[in-house]
Amino acid sequence: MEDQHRECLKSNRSFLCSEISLSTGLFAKLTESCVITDEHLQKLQNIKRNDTTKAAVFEFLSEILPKRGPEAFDLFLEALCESEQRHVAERLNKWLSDDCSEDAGTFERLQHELRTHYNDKLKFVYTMPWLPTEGFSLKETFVQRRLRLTSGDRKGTEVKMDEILASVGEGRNKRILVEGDPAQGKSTLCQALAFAWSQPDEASENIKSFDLVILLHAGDLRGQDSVGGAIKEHLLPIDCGIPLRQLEKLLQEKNVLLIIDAFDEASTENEMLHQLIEGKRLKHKPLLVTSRPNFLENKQRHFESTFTVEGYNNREQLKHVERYAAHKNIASAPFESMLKDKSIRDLCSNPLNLTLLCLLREEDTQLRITRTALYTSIHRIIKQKAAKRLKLIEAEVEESLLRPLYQFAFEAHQKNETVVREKDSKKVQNFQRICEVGYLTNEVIISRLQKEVRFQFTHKTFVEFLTAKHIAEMDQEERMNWMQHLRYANCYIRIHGLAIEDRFNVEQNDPVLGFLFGLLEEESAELTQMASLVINETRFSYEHHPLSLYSRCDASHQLLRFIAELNVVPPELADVICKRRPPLINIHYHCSVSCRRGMLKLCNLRFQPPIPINVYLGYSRDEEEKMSFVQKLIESKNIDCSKIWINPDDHTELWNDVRGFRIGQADSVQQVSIYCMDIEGIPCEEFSFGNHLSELELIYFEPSCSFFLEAALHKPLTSLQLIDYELDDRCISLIHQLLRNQRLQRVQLTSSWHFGFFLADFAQIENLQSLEISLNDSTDEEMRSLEAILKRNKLSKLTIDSYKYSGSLYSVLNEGFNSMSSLRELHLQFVDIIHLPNLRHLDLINFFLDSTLNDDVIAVLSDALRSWRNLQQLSIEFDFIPFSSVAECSLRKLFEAIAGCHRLQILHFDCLEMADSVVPSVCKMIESLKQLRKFTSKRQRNESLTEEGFKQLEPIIKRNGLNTEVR
Ligand SMILES: Nc1ncnc2c1ncn2[C@@H]1O[C@H](COP(=O)(O)OP(=O)(O)OP(=O)(O)O)[C@@H](O)[C@H]1O
Repeated sequence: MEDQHRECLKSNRSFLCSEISLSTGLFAKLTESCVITDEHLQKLQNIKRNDTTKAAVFEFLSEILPKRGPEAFDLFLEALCESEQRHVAERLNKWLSDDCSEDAGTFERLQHELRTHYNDKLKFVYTMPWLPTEGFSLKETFVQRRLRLTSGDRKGTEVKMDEILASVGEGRNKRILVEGDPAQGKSTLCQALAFAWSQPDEASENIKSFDLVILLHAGDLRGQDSVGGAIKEHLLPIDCGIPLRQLEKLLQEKNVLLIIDAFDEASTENEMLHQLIEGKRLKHKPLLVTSRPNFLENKQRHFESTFTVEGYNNREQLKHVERYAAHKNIASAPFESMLKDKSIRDLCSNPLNLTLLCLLREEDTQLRITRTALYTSIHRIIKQKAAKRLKLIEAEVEESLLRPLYQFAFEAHQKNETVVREKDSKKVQNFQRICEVGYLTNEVIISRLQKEVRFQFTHKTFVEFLTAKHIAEMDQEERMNWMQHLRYANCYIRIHGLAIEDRFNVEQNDPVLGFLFGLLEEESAELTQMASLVINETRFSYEHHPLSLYSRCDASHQLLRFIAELNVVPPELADVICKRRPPLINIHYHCSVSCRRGMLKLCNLRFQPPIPINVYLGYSRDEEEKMSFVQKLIESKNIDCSKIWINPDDHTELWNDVRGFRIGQADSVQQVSIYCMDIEGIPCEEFSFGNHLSELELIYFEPSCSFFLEAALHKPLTSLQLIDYELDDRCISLIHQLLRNQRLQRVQLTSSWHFGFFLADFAQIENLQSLEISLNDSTDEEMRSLEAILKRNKLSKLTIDSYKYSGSLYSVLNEGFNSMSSLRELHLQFVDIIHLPNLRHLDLINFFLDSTLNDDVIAVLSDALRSWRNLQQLSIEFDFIPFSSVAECSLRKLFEAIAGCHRLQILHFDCLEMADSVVPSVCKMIESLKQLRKFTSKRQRNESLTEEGFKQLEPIIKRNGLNTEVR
């Protein structure tokens, strides 16, 4: 039966039910012309008998007649006429002729109805399905999208949204497919097109050239007999009075663009959709279909052009947050700085995620929100959207679709992949539905031989989050077993010429473990057990190096990053952290935002006494964040913000830092290191520090920075350090004045110059415990001062930085070593230690040597090492002299001597000659150093180390808990 006849019966149904008489005459005519069968007759008579005539007529009109073929309607009219019911037939004929008559105003009315519908319904974007009141104005927040052509000659070309319509209608270019990952903005793009068409402005966009734009969801076509029917049902008011037949006629006659969104959501049981795509309906009308990737499979060939929606680039991300902020009438700076946060960068290329990040950032001005909370919010939204589109309740989505997905993610993560392979997908029955949730997209790989389908996770970070969900659901034993098998030490192995390479940074485990901590926040016992494992494995509680310009964020910070994922550190875990507190924590500019957040969490734990913290945020880009972070550290009673490094670009920044951090004030940080390189000229205001300044370190000091020395003149300094500096007479005089201060315990004056003339001042400082000085051409007078200092036996640290050791300097040092039982740290630069055999009388904890490598040096060094039973840190930098080499037996002796330093924790070599023949001794050495936690060998010299030789060493330097760097 034709649509118009069906419509006619429907529109006149109440009239027909009350007017038609089911007379014998009518039944006779209908059976004679085969409009009804004997069974139909039986059925209708039964209804008439048991119910009413009206009920029987209703059954006939709705259930029987429409299904009786194309002729049935006309035969029915004839039967009516011949059974004395002509008036009924005439009424139906009149309705049909009225309906078909040209109505000059219908097109305008239809256009008006569609435009007002789009204007009303599409002006807002509703991102959160559960918040129908929270809409974003499309006009104000929409960001122009870029699409990439993926078919035809111009494949790869990038076009703007409106440009995809430019050539529509020309030639065969009628069917357009736009694919895009979940939540990449396909629906919003369709919305923007239809909305743009509905607006009265004069814009010359391509979309405006269409007489009619029809935007339907693919699901709107289900169960429809015609596109007109879907339009009537979904886009027009019930009483608009536009007859279906006229609507269909207009669709044929006018310049119409049909947009069908979300093929992927409603492609099954949708004959109409397939007919449209295949050109069986509205063949000559442009059709734009959107879908998630690879759902169209063999339908793809019907499209003349195909595009993908590109993820946001940096410029678009910025535009998105700017528009968001302007729409909400708030400052955009916090959103812009959010874009720089490494931990969420992955999410920002997707508009849904970026919108959610903005929403969360808006609520969380203190950046307290954890990554876990962020991903949990996004996960919740994806789950709700899935429940809606799959018509399930959320618990069902979790149980039947998400749990298997967590398992897939875990398995993919174990293989360091982000895909699920077809054969794995077959392990579950409902895999296609799992895909529909929105975390996986189909990826068809066409090889020459066969088609292979893989399913790609939309983001690597989602694989990590879903993996953590899987692990969170494991039982405790299984989870701990999984954790125990992870690596907790950094490893960097790369030797020139050898095909051996390993780069592992504990941060690689951070994403999954971080999420796991966040997800198990409520499970205090589990959390504490996991944290204890991390504390052990990463040596969180060990003594850390004092902070220097070259320090890096190392494995021991991992716990900080994990507790950053907790909203509150549960008391049980807090107890463990307090008991196993490290003696010192360094925060430097390599530290991630998570390290810093974790540090702020530590500030709330009760450490008695407070843990000292050194902070070096020299190159951090976000000044505001840096300031507020350090201020929070300063305010905390549980930590002691001891020393801060600042790296000001100019005087304004210098002032901001000194004032902002209240440097030198009683209740603030009292030790400061200033990197002076960029500070030029003298400040316009008088410069000052707080009255409690206790340590001043100036790096790259120049005479123009003498105002720092002046500002420190009457402060209670216990430490004064000038590193890599130049001095004029005025500076020298200021330093002399500063050295009169009897509180000084530590002095460092190191640069390439000779500064022996200060030795007389040092000799006057009663409590001097640490002396670090550059000495090149020393006078006898100066040597006498040095001798006095050494023999006083107060020094615990000594650094001699010299490129020209005189005989007298060697003899003063060698003599001095006899009586320096307090010395624990010794740094000797460019020295020839064969002149210092008394080294062995010392009792060192930390020894740094920069020396030319030869057999005699190794003999003296080995001798000394054998007597240093308390040594914890050893750094040996051998000066590289081309073509020189040492006897292997000497090297073996050295390794044996080191092997005896059982307390050694840190071992560093530079330019070590390690040939295959000494590898067994190196292995033995490392094996015997049970407390070793860091092994470095840089600028590996010997070319005769082979892959075979290195293979022996590999398992030993990769042992659990040993941070290794060999290059
Ligand atoms: N161009 C845009 N400008 C600003 N925000 C956008 C844009 N596109 C999308 N968004 C944001 O992203 C959200 C998700 O977009 P949308 O629903 O259009 O994605 P989709 O590709 O249709 O997703 P799915 O495949 O899951 O159906 C929107 O609700 C909106 O908040």
